[in-house]
Amino acid sequence: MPTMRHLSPEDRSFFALLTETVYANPFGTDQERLSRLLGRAAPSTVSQADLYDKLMPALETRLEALRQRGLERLDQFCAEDQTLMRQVFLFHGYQHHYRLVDGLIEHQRRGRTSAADLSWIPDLLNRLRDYGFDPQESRRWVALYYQLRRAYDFIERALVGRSEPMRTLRRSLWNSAFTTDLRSYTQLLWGRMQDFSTLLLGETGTGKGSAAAAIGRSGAIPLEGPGHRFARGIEETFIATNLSELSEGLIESELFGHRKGAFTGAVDNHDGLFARCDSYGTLFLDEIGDVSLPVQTKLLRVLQERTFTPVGSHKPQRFEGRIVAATNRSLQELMSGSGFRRDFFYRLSGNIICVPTLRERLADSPDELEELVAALLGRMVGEAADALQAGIMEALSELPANYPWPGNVRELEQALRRIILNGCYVPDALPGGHESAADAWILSAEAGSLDAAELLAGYCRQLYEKLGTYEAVARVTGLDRRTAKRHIHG
Ligand SMILES: Nc1ncnc2c1ncn2[C@@H]1O[C@H](COP(=O)(O)OP(=O)(O)OP(=O)(O)O)[C@@H](O)[C@H]1O
Repeated sequence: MPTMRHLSPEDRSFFALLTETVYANPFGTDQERLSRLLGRAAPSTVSQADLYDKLMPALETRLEALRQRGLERLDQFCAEDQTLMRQVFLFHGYQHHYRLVDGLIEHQRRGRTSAADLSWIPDLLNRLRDYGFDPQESRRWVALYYQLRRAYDFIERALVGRSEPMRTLRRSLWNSAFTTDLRSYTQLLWGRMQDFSTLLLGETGTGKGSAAAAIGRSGAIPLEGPGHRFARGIEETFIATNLSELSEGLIESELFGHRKGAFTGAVDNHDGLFARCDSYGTLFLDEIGDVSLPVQTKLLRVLQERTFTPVGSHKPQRFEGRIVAATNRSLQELMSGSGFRRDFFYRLSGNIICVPTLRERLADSPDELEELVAALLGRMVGEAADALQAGIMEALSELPANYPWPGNVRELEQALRRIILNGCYVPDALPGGHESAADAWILSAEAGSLDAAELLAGYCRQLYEKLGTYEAVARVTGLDRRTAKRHIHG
């Protein structure tokens, strides 16, 4: 009967609200829709997706009622309801299988050598087929489920902190993988995000590397072959390099590769990072603010034309991957054009994400310190973390109120190590910011209480504050960039 093929207005509005909610950015601030679906105020969590399981009983009830009416496949719905029901069935399949997808991600993350359990993939494909999805299309949805779970893993779990600045960061990272609308992303942009570069800005130690990894590990990876395997594992999708650690002579060869005989020591052909990063990969260029103008020109060419030429070759090669770059130089510095090409900046800055400082995070949510300490300790000492936590928090409470954490999360990691070893943490930089740290260093130097290493480290830090790049510090001191950086960050 034709009327059977329509959703009731009530079902239609429930499903519309459901899909608008679950296809939006899960780190969004719109709790209102979720509360309406839950029938009560939605509790606050790191991500709204934490609550999607709670929507399942109401969804199951409605789908069961439709089944009773003989409606359980897409082609049994009228055309105007099919788009909506497609999204509903996809969400239903996803909620039933995401834990199995998580199992695969955990397996890959731990680098286990045993074969991963992939038996859920044919099950899921069968379920989608039963809903009436075409087999080719179903493979794409399974790949999208894998992608969504990787994104949750790296955006939600790997980045600790519930403060508003961290929520904003997560929202931006999610958008850089999926845009603001997951539905149009899946239709139009899935597998086509390679030309969307991202520039991460933030002080040293804020976690730009983790943010870059979250973007890099959240890209589209198709399902391939009759054995239903994903084309790449997690480890293969993200290639990171710190440009300030590559000497000027090596940087081009590292990035673009070289041909045999291109220079003394080039005894073989060598693939650079751009060649190794394929269309499923992301190349992370850390400390982009430190590269020389000639290298910037070459990188600009890769961004514009998506080609690069290995040293000693005349044959351009195509770059298939995506670029994420990061710098701890400020936006003003980059835009002022001193040492940084404007056209390069504009080509990189299509998507700028600012990674918040630890002091911004703690100003918004002081409890974030405890959460971070627990996570960092867990990484450092495993199960012993619980026993150490209280003592560490007590030692940290000795710090002045509003201590500014100039070295951000990296400094906090260092503080934890020092507290474990010495029972207390005395910051190298005094509270009050860089000026008082500089004052303290000058006073100590005048008092003759610094050894040679402290003298050099302090001098490098002063220069870095003034000049802004490791390269400039290296030029003035006659050290190489890597050594200068080591002195600056200790
Ligand atoms: N939100 C966070 N949750 C957990 N760990 C974090 C977080 N932010 C930073 N970290 C940790 O802090 C350390 C420093 O982070 P990272 O190296 O990514 O900083 P960065 O901003 O890239 O610094 P730099 O500009 O000096 O390279 C790392 O060990 C990282 O895992």
